[in-house]
This record gives sequence, structure tokens and C-alpha cells, in this order.
Amino acid sequence: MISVEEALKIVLSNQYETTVSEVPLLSSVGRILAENILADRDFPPFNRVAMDGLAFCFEKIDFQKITIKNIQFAGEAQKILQDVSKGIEVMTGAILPFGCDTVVRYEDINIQQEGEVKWASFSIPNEEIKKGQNVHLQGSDRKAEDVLLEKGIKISPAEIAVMASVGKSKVQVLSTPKIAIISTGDELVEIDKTPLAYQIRTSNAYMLAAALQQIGVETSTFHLIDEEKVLYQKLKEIIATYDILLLSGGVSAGKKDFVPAILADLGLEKLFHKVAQKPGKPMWFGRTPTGKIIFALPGNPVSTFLCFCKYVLPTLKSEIKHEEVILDKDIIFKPDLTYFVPVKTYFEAGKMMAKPFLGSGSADFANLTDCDGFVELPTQKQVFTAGEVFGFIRFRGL
Ligand SMILES: Nc1nc2c(c(=O)[nH]1)N[C@H]1C(S)=C(S)[C@@H](COP(=O)(O)OP(=O)(O)OC[C@H]3O[C@@H](n4cnc5c(N)ncnc54)[C@H](O)[C@@H]3O)O[C@H]1N2
Ligand code: MOO
Ligand SMILES: [Mg+2]
Repeated sequence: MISVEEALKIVLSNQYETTVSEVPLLSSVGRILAENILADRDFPPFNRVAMDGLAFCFEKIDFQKITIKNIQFAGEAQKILQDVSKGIEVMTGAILPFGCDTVVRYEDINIQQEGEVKWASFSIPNEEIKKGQNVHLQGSDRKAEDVLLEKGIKISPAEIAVMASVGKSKVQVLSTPKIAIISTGDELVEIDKTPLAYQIRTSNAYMLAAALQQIGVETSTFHLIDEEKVLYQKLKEIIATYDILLLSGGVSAGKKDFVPAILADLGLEKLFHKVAQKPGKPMWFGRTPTGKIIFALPGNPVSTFLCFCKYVLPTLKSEIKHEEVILDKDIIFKPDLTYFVPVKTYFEAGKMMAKPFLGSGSADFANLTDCDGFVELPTQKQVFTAGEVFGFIRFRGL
């Protein structure tokens, strides 16, 4: 049996190799960018008027009375202020007229008109007017050819705006693997059925699908009965269509726990079976010769969820924060296994504390609703004392 550390290392060094695909800009939100995005021109691309008002040349005007010539609207080619002692009305988003360097808002001027002649005077003290004000200078945000977005980042609406502004109607993103969630077990019925006395409703597949949905990954779900021929045939079909399989149940020592043997019959390479951990000891992990990845998670719901959070999530999320918590209660655990205990975290004097919920074991998934993660208690110790710091695997707010 291998340790938790070895198991995680094997999982991380056998990840599904994602390929790059090109998608329409809007379809790229939530995906991982697979190319650097460069500025195609300066940001802003011209000296942009930032306020509606009057533009002029600061050094050349008479501060008492500025004759107004012309209007520069947004979307118009640059106008030229022929007589630099005069001003020109400008609108936000327009290119600053040639010959001007400063803009004063309409709110800060009084405009008067006599016949054909229109002039402005300032309604604020002259000292408040600064040369260059209200002009968003060309290239002041970014220069042409600057890297605006680096590959590897997760695309949000802010990145969509940047890519739209540089004309990326199609974007290269990492392809998302096709994931199948397969629950197994004769005792399970669908959630809209009333279980008989010896049956239960299936919940693992919903739990896994929901966890993946939270990180923007879509899945397909299947349920298979504990029947060797059915498992062999259906798993063969699913492996042909999907890139990553998440199975739950059928991996332990029971007479109908066929999953490991069937996966071997299907020609999969077993990378490990059984990890020195509680819960989740019977976990199986392997791959196909073509690099498709199979996680066969133990069926007890807390085991399924812990194995998912500890091993599956790090392969699908671009970044996983390493977190630590302070245990708030002594725990004694003697077996030579890493012990993952559901905990509820809270803050005390600025430190993150963890209150353990031992519940009644790995089938007690109702317990998880009181918790927000697992604390990881290492094998090397048997007594874990209140006040000690341990690793924390968060599952709430993924
Ligand atoms: N003799 C041994 N027995 C068991 C061992 C062992 O080492 N020796 N390991 C125990 C541990 S630890 C676990 S965890 C379970 C793992 O069992 P399997 O992966 O074989 O899963 P099943 O036998 O199919 O089911 C176990 C349990 O989980 C429930 N289950 C399964 N699927 C679902 C689902 N989709 N939704 C809700 N609940 C599910 C199932 O009804 C069983 O109660 O084995 C121990 N036994
Ligand atoms: O790991 Mo089992 O998960 O202890 O019930
Ligand atoms: Mg079993």
C-alpha cells in the first residue's frame, strides 16, 4: 500500500494531456488561455478626451476668454485647432484635436454666445486648471506589442474585454477533457424513485457532478450494476468516448467489487490500488495506453468526496492554494494511515481554527454539511493535539 504523498505524486505525474483548441471569444470565458495576448496598438491608441468640455493649448490661451471654434465628436477624424489661442469643444472618447493639450469640463466653464461668436470663461479658479488634465495619453496604459494577458490564466469578463479590444474574435484555450462520472452498485436507485428497505438513493454521482460544475467542468453521468459483463461492455464504451473517468464504488474486498479486475481486463495500466489513508483506502488509479485517466473512488460517500478533493481536483484546477488550520481539539488515531477528518473552520484572534466532526465514519456524509473541508493528519503521529497546525483541504467555496 502506498502513502498519500506517493499517491498524489503519481496522480500529478499522470495527468490527462490537454490539447489546445480555438473557440469564439465568448465561449472562452472560464477556460484557460493557451496563447499570449499582445496589444495590437497602444492603449489608448490615441490621445483620448476623458471628459466632455473644452480643449485648448494650455500655454497659448487667454484664461479670461477663450473663443470657441468647432466641435470634435467621438468617432470623427482628428480636427486641427488652426488658431492655438482658441478652444474647441470635445466629447469624451474623441481624439484630442491637433494643437490642444488640456480639457476643462463643461461643468467648469460658462459658455456665452454673441451672434456667430461663442466663447468660454472658467467658472473655477485658474489655479485649479492643470496642463494636460482630462487627456488620457496615447500608450499611457499599455504600449503596442506589450503582453496584455499571459497564457495559463483563467479567462474572466475582464480578460474578455481586453481580448475584444485587440480584435481577438477567436481565442486559443486549453481543451476541457470530457469527463464521465460512473456510479456502480446494485443497492442504488435513482433519486426520483422510492428505495425499497434494502436500497438507497444514489448520491455520489450528484456530489461529483456538482463539485465539477462549481469549477466550470461539465460531465456526463452513468450508473452501472454490479455485473461483470455489463461493467466490461459499458466501461469499454465509456472509455472510448471520454478522456477522464470517475468511478465510485466496487473497488474494495467485496464479492461484487469487480471494478479493479474489469479495468485490468480492459487493458488499463494500474498505477496504484489502495492508499494508506482513512477514509478512501481502497482507491484505484490508472490509465489507458493512450493516456486516458481513470479514478476509481471508493463508494462510501465521504471516501468518494475526500479522494475527489485530494486527488482529482488538483489535476483539474489550474491553481490549488495550500492552506493550513489549527486543530481546536485533541484527536488520537493509531492506525498507520493518513487520517482525513471533516472540519468546520472559524477564525479566532486572526487565525483559522478547525473544529473536527468525527461523525460515524466514511458513510456519514450528512456530517459534511456542517463542515467546509478536511484536515490532513499525517501517519507519523498518533496524537494530534489542540493548537497544532495541519494541512487543510477546502471543499466549500471551490
Ligand atoms: N473486507 C473489507 N471490506 C471493506 C474494506 C476493506 O478494506 N476490507 N474497505 C472498506 C472501505 S474503507 C470502503 S471506503 C468501502 C469501499 O467500498 P467500495 O468502493 O467497494 O464501494 P461499494 O462496496 O460499492 O459501496 C460502499 C458503500 O458506499 C455506498 N455507495 C456506493 N456508491 C454510492 C453512491 N453512488 N451513492 C451513495 N452511496 C453509495 C454503498 O451503498 C455502500 O454502503 O469498502 C469497505 N469495505
Ligand atoms: O475509506 Mo473507507 O472510506 O474508510 O470507508
Ligand atoms: Mg464494496
